[in-house]
Amino acid sequence: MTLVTARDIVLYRGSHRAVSASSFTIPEGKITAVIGPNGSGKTTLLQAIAGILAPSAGEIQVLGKPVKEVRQDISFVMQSVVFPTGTPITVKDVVSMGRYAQRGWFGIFRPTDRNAIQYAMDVMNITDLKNRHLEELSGGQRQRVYVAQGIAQGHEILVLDEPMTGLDLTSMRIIDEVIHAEVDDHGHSVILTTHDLDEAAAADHVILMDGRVIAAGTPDEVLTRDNLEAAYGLGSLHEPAAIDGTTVVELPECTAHGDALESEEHQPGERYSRYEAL
Ligand SMILES: Nc1ncnc2c1ncn2[C@@H]1O[C@H](COP(=O)(O)OP(=O)(O)OP(=O)(O)O)[C@@H](O)[C@H]1O
Repeated sequence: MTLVTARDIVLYRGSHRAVSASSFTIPEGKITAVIGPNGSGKTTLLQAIAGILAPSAGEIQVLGKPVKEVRQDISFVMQSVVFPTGTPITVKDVVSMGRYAQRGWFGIFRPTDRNAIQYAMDVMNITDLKNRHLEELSGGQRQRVYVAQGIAQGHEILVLDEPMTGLDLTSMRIIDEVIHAEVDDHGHSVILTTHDLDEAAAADHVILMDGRVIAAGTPDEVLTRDNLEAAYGLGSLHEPAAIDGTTVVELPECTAHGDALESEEHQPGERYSRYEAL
């Protein structure tokens, strides 16, 4: 089934038109990556999909209903969540907030709520940090806490704004595994923004933006040279070649999780990317 259907939506941030008329669909039960240069409208589009920002023209539906009717069923993890300095809030408090929508701020947590909070902390590998104050965490640890809050909500639609940006390999791997578990084990849908074209190539569905949706479809359909040059500008792509001393090779066949399969033709130190120098 189709998860999101957008018809000619126009999105404003204040008086600034951030997304010009765009139409696209997003499939249910898949990972969708939204990519595009800085300021191309990715966060704005996510906000519209999550029902936080209403289009000034056009229509957006989620599971066949106007988005405002289903926004309580969508977990939205923002790029950065700002708590005032000195707020005495622990990791567990932040993850627990993911259940407030179900229970209310002063509601009593039931075992299902406690299980969801514990599950989210376990999969994001932050249980050891649960009594630490948010201010005492590194940026990457904090990002894992915010994703955990989204997971704790337990909704079938998880919308993540740049969940991988600025993370080390371990944190990236943890989030990547959780995203795939959401889809493969729980049948949920994940929509995320990224600047990593390899991550987009490993998704099921891709939306490419540059002030509007330029292309939407499978990675093969969207991540073409023409589309990428249209979004990122002519000359931003290099031929696969030695750029900085390492050999760049064609993206090899990937596993379902986007891991490059072993190949005898590839030497240690080669980078597996088609998308250099973006
Ligand atoms: N609150 C705001 N008021 C006015 N304009 C805004 C506001 N927030 C964002 N914009 C503008 O809207 C456009 C789209 O911003 P958006 O944050 O959606 O881009 P993005 O693709 O997510 O960027 P990035 O990759 O840098 O996170 C940009 O030109 C930005 O300057």
